[in-house]
Amino acid sequence: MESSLPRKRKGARSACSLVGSSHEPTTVARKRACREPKPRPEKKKKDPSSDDASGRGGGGGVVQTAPPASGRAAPESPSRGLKRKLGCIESATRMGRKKRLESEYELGAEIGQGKFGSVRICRAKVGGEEFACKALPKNGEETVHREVEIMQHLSGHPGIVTLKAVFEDADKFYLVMELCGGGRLLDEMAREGKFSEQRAAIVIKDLMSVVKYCHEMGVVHRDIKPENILLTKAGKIKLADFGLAARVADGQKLSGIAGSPAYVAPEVLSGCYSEKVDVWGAGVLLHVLLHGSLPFQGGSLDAVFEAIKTVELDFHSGPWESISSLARDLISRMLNRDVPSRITADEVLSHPWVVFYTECPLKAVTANLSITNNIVAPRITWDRIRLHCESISSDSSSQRSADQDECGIVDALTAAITNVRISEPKRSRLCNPAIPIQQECSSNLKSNLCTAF
Ligand SMILES: Nc1ncnc2c1ncn2[C@@H]1O[C@H](COP(=O)(O)OP(=O)(O)OP(=O)(O)O)[C@@H](O)[C@H]1O
Repeated sequence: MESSLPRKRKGARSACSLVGSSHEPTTVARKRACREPKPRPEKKKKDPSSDDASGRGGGGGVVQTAPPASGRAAPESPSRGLKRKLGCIESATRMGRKKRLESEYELGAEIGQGKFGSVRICRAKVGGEEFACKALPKNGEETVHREVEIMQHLSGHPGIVTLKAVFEDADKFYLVMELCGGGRLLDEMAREGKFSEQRAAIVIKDLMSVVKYCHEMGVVHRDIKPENILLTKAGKIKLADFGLAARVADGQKLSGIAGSPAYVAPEVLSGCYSEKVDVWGAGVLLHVLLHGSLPFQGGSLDAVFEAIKTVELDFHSGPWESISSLARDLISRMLNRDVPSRITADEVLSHPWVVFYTECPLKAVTANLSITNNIVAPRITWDRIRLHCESISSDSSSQRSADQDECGIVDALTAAITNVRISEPKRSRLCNPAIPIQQECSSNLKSNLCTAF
């Protein structure tokens, strides 16, 4: 497969990511859909002016959301569209005023390196607040356009990196963003190795809350991986890098290969997919967090893709023996190749493992919980686990020992694995991409894949 991949166009971003057709239009609105999308009502944003999807966003501080994923192309050139969007972020960035980045911000040290430019700290000249400034070349203009639109569309969620302003000079666009001073999740993983179940559950809960929000807002990120999950100084996660993100209407399918090899969902390789690809990517991440290695590996791209499509994960040996059954249950649901049966972002959030580690009292989870398959557990439902957790939280006068609490919860959790109520799989949607899918790949894709961890 690798040899058939055309090289990525100059200026397109994310070299370790797979991107669809180089001639792909600016927004997902013009992507090939596998079937006609149902119209999606535009979500109300906090800023009432943000509902203006009319394209007349250039004046009066109107914040432009991304164009509706209606299947219709905007009648203007990407360049004009981008200028209008840039003007909408904040009045100071309007193209007509020709304000330069340097007039408002002082550029500082480099804090990150993207594939097509660097990210540097920048400090506001007025007030001294620090931000991150990402420089993107102008010959990737369409991609920048989409990234800006989607970041605006999603802005306001605490788990999303906020876009503050956009500037341009002759060669580049500069995206001034909220600074995430805690670095990347990937670096934390490299420093610390495997995460405890509790810590992994907190990461997954925070991540899936953001992913759920993106999906509700009609955005598929398409590149969920630890490089794109940033941390604040306080350790909270922020989802970044919307360069591959796409907007979808309800029920609309995407085509065109996009993502990062080790994290890409099998249906992406088949060329027709939905927002569930983000759940798969997060499932790969959870596997790495708990097990310490990527689930699907290979010495070449072909081998990795083959593994993604065919390898049956063995959750019963090696490091899995000391990982709870519930964690394994969740990973297997997130890495389910049957897309309609794959758990949704919302369902991940209510999975017993996530709820247990993130909502139950700390005292019950800090001990060495070892959930094995051998425990003969009573048949109890997830509702009862919830009640159990709540009773421990509220019953401060309880005379039960901590040991009894933990034992009860372990039993309950073990039992729950067979009782988890995940919604019934939806009927498989017809998926019939009419046009062959092109795939782009940068020259260093392979090396990035091999050095991912
Ligand atoms: N808001 C931010 N705060 C702090 N650091 C950031 C921020 N945005 C980006 N970075 C740093 O810059 C790096 C590159 O950023 P980003 O992923 O957005 O660029 P990119 O060109 O899209 O890269 P790629 O597509 O290869 O992931 C990040 O991995 C991170 O280390």
